[in-house]
Amino acid sequence: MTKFKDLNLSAETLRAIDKMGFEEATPIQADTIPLGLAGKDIIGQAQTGTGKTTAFGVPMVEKIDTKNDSIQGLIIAPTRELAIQVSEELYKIGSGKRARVLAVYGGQDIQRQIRALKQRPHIIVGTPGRILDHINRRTLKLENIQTLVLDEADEMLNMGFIQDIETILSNVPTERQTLLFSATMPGPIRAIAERFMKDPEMIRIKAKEMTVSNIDQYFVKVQQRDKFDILARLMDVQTPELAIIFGRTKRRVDELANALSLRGYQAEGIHGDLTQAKRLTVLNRFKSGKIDVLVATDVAARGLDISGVTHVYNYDIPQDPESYVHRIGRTGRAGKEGMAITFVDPREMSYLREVERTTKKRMTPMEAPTWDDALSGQQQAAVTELEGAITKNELTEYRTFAKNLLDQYNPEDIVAAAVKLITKEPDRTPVHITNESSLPQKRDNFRSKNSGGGYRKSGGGGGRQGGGRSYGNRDRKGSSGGSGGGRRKYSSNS
Ligand SMILES: Nc1ncnc2c1ncn2[C@@H]1O[C@H](COP(=O)(O)OP(=O)(O)OP(=O)(O)O)[C@@H](O)[C@H]1O
Ligand SMILES: [Mg+2]
Repeated sequence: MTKFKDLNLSAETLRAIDKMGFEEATPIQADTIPLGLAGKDIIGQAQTGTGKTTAFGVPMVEKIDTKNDSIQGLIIAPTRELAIQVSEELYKIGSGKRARVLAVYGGQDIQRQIRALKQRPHIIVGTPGRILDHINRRTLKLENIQTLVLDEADEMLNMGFIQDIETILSNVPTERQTLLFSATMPGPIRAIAERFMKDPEMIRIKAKEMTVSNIDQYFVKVQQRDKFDILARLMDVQTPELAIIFGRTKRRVDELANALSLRGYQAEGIHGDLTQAKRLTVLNRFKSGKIDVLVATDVAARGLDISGVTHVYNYDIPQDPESYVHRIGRTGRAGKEGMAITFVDPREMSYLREVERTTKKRMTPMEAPTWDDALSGQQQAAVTELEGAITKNELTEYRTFAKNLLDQYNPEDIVAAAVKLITKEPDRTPVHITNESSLPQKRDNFRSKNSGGGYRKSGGGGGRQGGGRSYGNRDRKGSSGGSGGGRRKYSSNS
């Protein structure tokens, strides 16, 4: 186990890391930081939620000369929310040294960004389009960049940002250090990386599977028309603390968020057609627990680090295995437990098998819960809530009522009535969800439709694991566990 204090960091940066609550470096951090400090170009691959941001953030911050007012570090990320999150993390790491960090992304007033750029930031974190925009307006000067990071590089390739990135790179000195990170590294990204990079070191945290072992992975075979009711029942059974539901299209996300709200869940949707302000509000409401279900397209699949996400539901199976890896990686972060449930239309089983081949991990089949299962889930949740109130013991004002009731009725009847009243019966309000056609049938098992050049891995397969159902009831909100404060210890999995 490597501690940060053994990594030859400056006292300022160590202090900042200490303030973040980190003591032990995660494996990707332990491997990346020394090589990064030595100035090497690095391709870093490690599972979701294992601290890649700090892995590239620390060497970048360490190299910043805060007496120099020019931009010395540039980080490119595929989505706006991720750019903001990464800038926040870099700000924390750089707080000891007082490094100035600025996020620039689309959808935010460009004049405001131009004013902020005049405040002489040392590090810029941005999305490709907006960075390019600033380059063209000559409001972003990159000639003193020493360290460049491409976070989620493979996604930027998928999204067709390659041309933008090449243009950005042509504005950055060739004498620079380049770091490239993701949980997935399909073949072509490596080929492209070689073009951008000098003799890169490949750091790959070895793991048996591509997904972290602390995420329990299930799939449910379900027909399109039954998906929504089954989703609602699953949530009633599992009572997730915070859940993300991924849908395939924007329409689907809107419809699901509406339908869930109709049924009484605190749910909102996020996708690329919303204004940036709306996207940020929804995300912040989710982070602060004002809503507990986030319905999203793949715009929220990459890199987002929201603590306390216990469940990820794939309402639609993703088209490619990489997307699956990142989606489910929104739970089970930094050693926490998580559960991922993927709906699969029987005609889409070949996609599921392809995901399994890529991740080298089998999903456990789960049976769709019935309405009665949902009811028992909610009853159990009511009991948990009751127990929470008993433990909390703020009951003084209620004791007289209790005594009076006990004088008149049988104790079992009283408690049963209480549980009944607290139980939120599964709702049957009719909702409308437009059927999406299932993914095209695959003839070729080795390549998915949008693989853009067939870089998907293939491998063993066959055979299904034993069935059985397993719903994993989780504690409800309110029993707030005492996890606050103190150091966070990273317990590595595998
Ligand atoms: N050394 C550490 N000790 C404890 N927690 C850590 C450590 N490093 C990072 N973390 C925490 O782990 C979580 C995940 O980190 P991060 O977002 O960097 O993961 P990632 O590897 O980039 O994941 P993804 O592939 O999804 O982008 C964050 O909440 C971060 O604060
Ligand atoms: Mg990340």
